[in-house]
Amino acid sequence: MLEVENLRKEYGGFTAVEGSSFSVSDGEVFGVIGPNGAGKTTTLKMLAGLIEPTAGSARVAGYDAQDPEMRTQLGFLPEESPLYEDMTPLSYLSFFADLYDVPSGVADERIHRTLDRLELDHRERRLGDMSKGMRRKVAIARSLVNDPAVLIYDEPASGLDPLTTNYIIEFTRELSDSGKTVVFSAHNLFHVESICDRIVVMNNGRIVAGGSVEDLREEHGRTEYHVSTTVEVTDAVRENGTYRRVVESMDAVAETRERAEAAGGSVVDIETRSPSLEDIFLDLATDAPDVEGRP
Ligand SMILES: Nc1ncnc2c1ncn2[C@@H]1O[C@H](COP(=O)(O)OP(=O)(O)OP(=O)(O)O)[C@@H](O)[C@H]1O
Repeated sequence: MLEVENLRKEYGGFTAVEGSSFSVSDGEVFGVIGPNGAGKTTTLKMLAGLIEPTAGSARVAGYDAQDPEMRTQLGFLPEESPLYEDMTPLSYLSFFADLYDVPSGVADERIHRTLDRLELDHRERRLGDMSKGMRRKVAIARSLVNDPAVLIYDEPASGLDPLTTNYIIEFTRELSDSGKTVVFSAHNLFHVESICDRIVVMNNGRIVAGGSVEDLREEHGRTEYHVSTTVEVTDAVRENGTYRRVVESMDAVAETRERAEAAGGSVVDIETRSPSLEDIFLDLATDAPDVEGRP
């Protein structure tokens, strides 16, 4: 559904994105994560055809991202979505449906159905008088007026309260369950981990890792074993009447057991701790090499 090959974007002498390649299959939820300035928004805007790549290509739903026809297949949610303050959700969404040539009967039904799903009740209220969460829901509804196959959402839930955030993240997952392909960026890695099928991690303009969260765990994460013993062993710290040693392999677990038994004690507990996406992200975000042309 999306094919990105060797995408690059330069601003003057500054390289914002370098050598990005990935593909997204039909119906996937695909996350783009990375620290501030990593190149996420630049990548999403190139996918949405809003900025032209300096090199490389992006194809969306069979079209080149720069082809105006591609827009019929796309719903884009920018990081900041200023709305026309004096319009109401209904007039605003009808206006956009009209721009996409959606017949008015179809548009009315679609808009109400989407606002029902988003639980947005105040449909005749001035947008300028609505809360941030309500306005974000209207922006999301706007991305759906043309019933697109692909949704590209830049930080869909940033700056919203936890309840609205959860709602929007769940809604994003539901969109994929109803057959849409979703690419989105987010800083909240818990959300990314909970709804994404696959992700790419960007840093300094480059993709530094990619795959499912499980793949990343296997490739980049270190599983830790917390071994508790009844007697003191090397590298252990005392904790609640036992001693705890943290190791990274089963061999080291076995060795800890031998040491404890040699000292007349035993192992009372072994706890396995898998790294969270956040742990992996922190490792990757600090290890990446700089791209030429970056300060
Ligand atoms: N129009 C522009 N002109 C010059 N530099 C730009 C422009 N747009 C983005 N950049 C730079 O490109 C880099 C990548 O920016 P981008 O907005 O893609 O990052 P991001 O990963 O989305 O960051 P954030 O998480 O803060 O939104 C940044 O250093 C940014 O300052």
